[in-house]
Amino acid sequence: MSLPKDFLDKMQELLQDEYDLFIKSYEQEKSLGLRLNLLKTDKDHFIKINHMHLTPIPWVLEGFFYQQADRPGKHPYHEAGVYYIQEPSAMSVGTFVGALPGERVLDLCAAPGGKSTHLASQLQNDGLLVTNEIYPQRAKILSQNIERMGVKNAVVLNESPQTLAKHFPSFFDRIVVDAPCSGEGMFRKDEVAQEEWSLDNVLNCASRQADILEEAATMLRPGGRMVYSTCTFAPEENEQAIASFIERHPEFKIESVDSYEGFSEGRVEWSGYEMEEIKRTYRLWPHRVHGEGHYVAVLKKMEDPEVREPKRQFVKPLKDKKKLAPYLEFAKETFINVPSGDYVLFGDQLYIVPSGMLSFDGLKVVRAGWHLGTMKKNRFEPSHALALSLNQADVKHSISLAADSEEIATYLRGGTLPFEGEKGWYLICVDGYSLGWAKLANHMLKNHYPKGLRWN
Ligand SMILES: C[S@@+](CC[C@H](N)C(=O)[O-])C[C@H]1O[C@@H](n2cnc3c(N)ncnc32)[C@H](O)[C@@H]1O
Repeated sequence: MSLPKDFLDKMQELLQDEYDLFIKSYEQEKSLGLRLNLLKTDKDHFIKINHMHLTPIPWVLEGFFYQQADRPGKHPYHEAGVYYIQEPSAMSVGTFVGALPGERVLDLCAAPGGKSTHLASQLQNDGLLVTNEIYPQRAKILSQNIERMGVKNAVVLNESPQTLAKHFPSFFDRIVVDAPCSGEGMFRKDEVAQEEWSLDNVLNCASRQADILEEAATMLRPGGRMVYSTCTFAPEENEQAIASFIERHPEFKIESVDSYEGFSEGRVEWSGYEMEEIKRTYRLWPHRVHGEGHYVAVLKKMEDPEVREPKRQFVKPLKDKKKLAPYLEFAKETFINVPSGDYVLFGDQLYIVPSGMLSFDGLKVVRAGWHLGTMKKNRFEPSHALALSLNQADVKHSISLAADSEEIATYLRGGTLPFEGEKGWYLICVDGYSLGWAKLANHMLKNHYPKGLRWN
């Protein structure tokens, strides 16, 4: 690996005695991690059925290191959203956010969805997760990951932070700013990050981060928590970004949060200010933890009795229940208990909107909440997202196949399966984890696993 010379010179100057240890970390294999999706599985149960070589990641209750040979991305459990493959250091961000069921949470720079799916797991489908990505193609990938993990209470948006700030003033209890950065901490994983790196780019990133933090600050309610993170070592994007933000915003303070073995304090001497509190931020160094480089700061906005709740326009749910008739018929035939909530139609796509969501007017919406399916002329076709979000106990008809069975491979390849039973929609599961739909007619289960996801 040939790292940029300016980068190496800068790191040597910053790290001095520690530099040799730091550089040696580039000769080591990168650590691999996965995080269980607590919307779909219980940790104890997964450990019992697990086939991989997993060891716990100390800073994430449901996080594990795995070994290359485990190949968790090539397993039916991955398709069923039982876990999310995520760089181990990056999982610390979710731990520091610590979202609680019922809260309103924003992930401002969210694609491909590592932090968002962690937050969704914490929220347990109770509360509102607004997850946003500025680039349309990346927003699509984010939305697919939200779908795969079976999240019901997430709205996926494709907006700039500026537009969101106008829409959601003082609205969120927690905000994550996992900022676009110069990616120095990812050089071991990602060659593009090395190629795109320059001293100028570090400064450009720092200026963009300052802009994003300003917008995020206006969206946090007084008393709320904001977590800022990067995967870079550059002080301009870390200690300096946070210290100058705190200087501009006396209504914020840096929170003290529990540390973990190997995490290092933020460096006051790199911050450009005499701000001791910078020590409460964290650096994860690749030579001190099993993970890539990361920086995390937890900020709290002070309570302010003067701030009045602004007038808000909430989503207007569908009033004309006659329009729902085909769905309600499907629901009666399929579910044991028909789910309740506020319905909205986007064209012919039916959703249940998470409660407390503000109006969608003026926003680019990729996913308006829990995607139920498509309203066809006289019938309803359930979505793949709906299948992934259900449990076997939610539906009248389901079939669970073993992960290593020929039938599950046939299903994932798009094949039909012979079956005897009542006609209708069947939830296909792998070892009890929902995976997709099939429709039974003439003793055959017709495959409804999405074409774009099928295995070759
Ligand atoms: C570090 S990545 C996010 C990773 C993500 N949080 C995860 O855990 O999977 C930063 C994201 O910010 C997006 N981004 C780039 N420019 C932006 C801007 N000006 N405002 C907001 N987001 C931006 C990038 O497209 C990228 O998806």
